Amino acid sequence: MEAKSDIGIILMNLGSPDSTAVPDVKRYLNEFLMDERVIDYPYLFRLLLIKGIIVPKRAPNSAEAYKKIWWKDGSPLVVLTKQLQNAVQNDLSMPVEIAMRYGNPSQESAYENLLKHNPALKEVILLPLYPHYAMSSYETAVEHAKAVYQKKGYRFKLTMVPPFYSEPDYINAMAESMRPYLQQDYDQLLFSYHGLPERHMTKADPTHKHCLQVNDCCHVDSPAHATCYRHQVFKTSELVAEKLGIPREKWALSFQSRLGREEWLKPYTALRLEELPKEGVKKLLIVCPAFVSDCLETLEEIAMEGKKSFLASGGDSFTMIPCMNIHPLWVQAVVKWLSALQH
Ligand SMILES: C=CC1=C(C)c2cc3[nH]c(cc4nc(cc5[nH]c(cc1n2)c(C)c5CCC(=O)O)C(CCC(=O)O)=C4C)c(C)c3C=C
Ligand SMILES: [Fe+2]
Ligand SMILES: [Fe+2]
Repeated sequence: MEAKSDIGIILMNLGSPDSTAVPDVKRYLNEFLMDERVIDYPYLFRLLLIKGIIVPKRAPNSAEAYKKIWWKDGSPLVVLTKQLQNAVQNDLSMPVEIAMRYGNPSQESAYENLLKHNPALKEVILLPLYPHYAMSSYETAVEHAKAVYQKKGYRFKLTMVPPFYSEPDYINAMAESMRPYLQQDYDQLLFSYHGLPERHMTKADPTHKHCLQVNDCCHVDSPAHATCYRHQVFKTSELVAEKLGIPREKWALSFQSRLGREEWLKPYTALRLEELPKEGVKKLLIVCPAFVSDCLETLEEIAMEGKKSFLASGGDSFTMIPCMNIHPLWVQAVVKWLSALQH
């Protein structure tokens, strides 16, 4: 690594509690769910709902779920993001730090570490590790990074990498990381994406007249697609399936991790896992392309709970395809994008 690069990199992910202890999980959930881009209710109502009802009820259950997947070095999401940092750093002459939107390591610490490396830093490139745009993922990550940047009055330039849901290098890395699993006999490949309240889709539509208002909106061209999560996840699935030569009738798409009583994007993964065996899908492959690193939502919700539910509903085999994590083609893709931005 060069002694003093003018440019520094921050890989940004969602974050996890510091430990599986209930007070740590509570702290994390409070920070996460009090984010107005995640639960977008008026402040006082949100405060009462989150701190008074949701977090006290959810934290002990979440802590149990985290205990089932926790590694000796910590949360899989944070450990895997650090592994990605190291792998990218090996091939890049610019210093690479990581930051979590909630919890640790914080955005502040990432900026400060880059400045320690070079106090005359000219630019920071931030790569939010979310392939798709959502107010509750990509948007809150970049807005938080900007808010900390402004509060600290930093002089360096801050550049954001846009969502990469259809970038050929991401599609290729996804497809190649999945390919070995497709050698086995299967009835269906299910792309399961993190869900969103439907309301978030209409809210993110800058035209105010496209998302969920036009028939088959996600397949009708519109400037709204730049911020339309559902359009973007359809696109990722279509491109990956095409690259792998999977016929349309052999793959499907659903949305997981619903929280609360509102209508979220459908179909719901949890429901589909119960219905699929009854529809003749006995051998299932499942992949979660909204996450580049394995986390609670893949390791516990899908690989443990989802599997249990599918098999109990009459399924014969359930294979979870891991996230890209530090797949060489994914590392190569990140290095390529960041190197290109250097010039
Ligand atoms: C209204 C609630 C939530 C929205 C909207 C939401 C969107 C969203 N989340 C991710 C990525 C991840 N979410 C993770 C965990 C998680 N998500 C929510 C709620 C919403 N997410 C909660 C309460 C939790 C915590 C765990 C729990 O109690 O169930 C994770 C995993 C974190 C980990 O530590 O492993 C990720 C990753 C995206 C990409 C997204 C919008 C598209
Ligand atoms: Fe989430
Ligand atoms: Fe749409």
